[in-house]
Amino acid sequence: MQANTEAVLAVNTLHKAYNRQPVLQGVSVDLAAGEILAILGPNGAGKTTLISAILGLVKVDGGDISLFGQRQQGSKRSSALRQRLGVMMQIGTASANLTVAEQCDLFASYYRNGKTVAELLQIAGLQAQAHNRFGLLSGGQKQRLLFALALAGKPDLVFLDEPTLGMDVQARRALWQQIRELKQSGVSIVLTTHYLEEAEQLADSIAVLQGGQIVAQGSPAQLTAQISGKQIYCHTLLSDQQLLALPAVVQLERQQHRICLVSQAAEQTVLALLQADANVSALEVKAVALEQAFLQLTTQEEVA
Ligand SMILES: Nc1ncnc2c1ncn2[C@@H]1O[C@H](COP(=O)(O)OP(=O)(O)OP(=O)(O)O)[C@@H](O)[C@H]1O
Repeated sequence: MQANTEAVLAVNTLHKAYNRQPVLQGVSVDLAAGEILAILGPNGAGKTTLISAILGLVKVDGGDISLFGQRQQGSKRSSALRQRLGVMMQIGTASANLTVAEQCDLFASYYRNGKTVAELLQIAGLQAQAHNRFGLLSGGQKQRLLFALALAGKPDLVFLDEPTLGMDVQARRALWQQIRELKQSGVSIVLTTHYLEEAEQLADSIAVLQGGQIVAQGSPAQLTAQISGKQIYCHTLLSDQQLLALPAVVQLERQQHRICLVSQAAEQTVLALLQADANVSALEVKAVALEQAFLQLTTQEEVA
């Protein structure tokens, strides 16, 4: 099969303000066919507003949005385009009184050649709960049903807003597997998440949104590399003040009996550390994890 390199989504310098408060400030992101883009950011960063703007649910003040190579005019989305999109609703927007089967039936009825009720129940893994009301499902079961409903129209591009919110670790991993399988079937996916591990596990590309601006974008590996730091772990009797005074140290954390320093020049820091404390033990130097990279990126922006 030939690789498909068509950009299914291209967002260029998007601006949006609510009551003159800027919420999106020149946001540009894109997504190649068959890939997963994760939009990662803290509360209030503008993730939901960005997705809503792409879907035409909120009117933007400036910038361009193209879907499947077609530039979108204003907040109108054609019915042919909507047939190609799948959106995972938030739990609060689903009707609590409908049964699982009724929800599946409703969504299946929206599409000409969509999935059947039986297929949707199977994706959600809720065949045994088909006649239970949505409101009585567990949090994880609700999320699984909403994920299945997003696929009702056999979409080419799916938007998942916080898909594993409130799920326990096992349920989260199971849904990650389904998201991977969806990607393998050729579907392109945009997901928003607070969970760094989720973005790292699933995404081909991550856009870090902070205060309405993209502060970093790239593959998980590229993003980590943007932070040139290393983590230095050890046991030492040096004080916080002494450790923070070591060359190239930008961060200090105490973890029970050991400390973790983030350094922008690990060799220099380690040399000075060993000179200052000859009894340093359990010394370990590691590349900065994506979590540190994310924290550094978002904290730098807040300070700036
Ligand atoms: N309809 C609205 N009217 C006014 N302000 C809004 C509206 N919708 C969102 N905002 C504001 O825009 C900012 C971004 O909100 P948004 O929901 O896009 O962030 P988010 O990154 O999705 O946050 P979270 O992770 O908490 O869901 C917030 O300050 C929010 O209060």
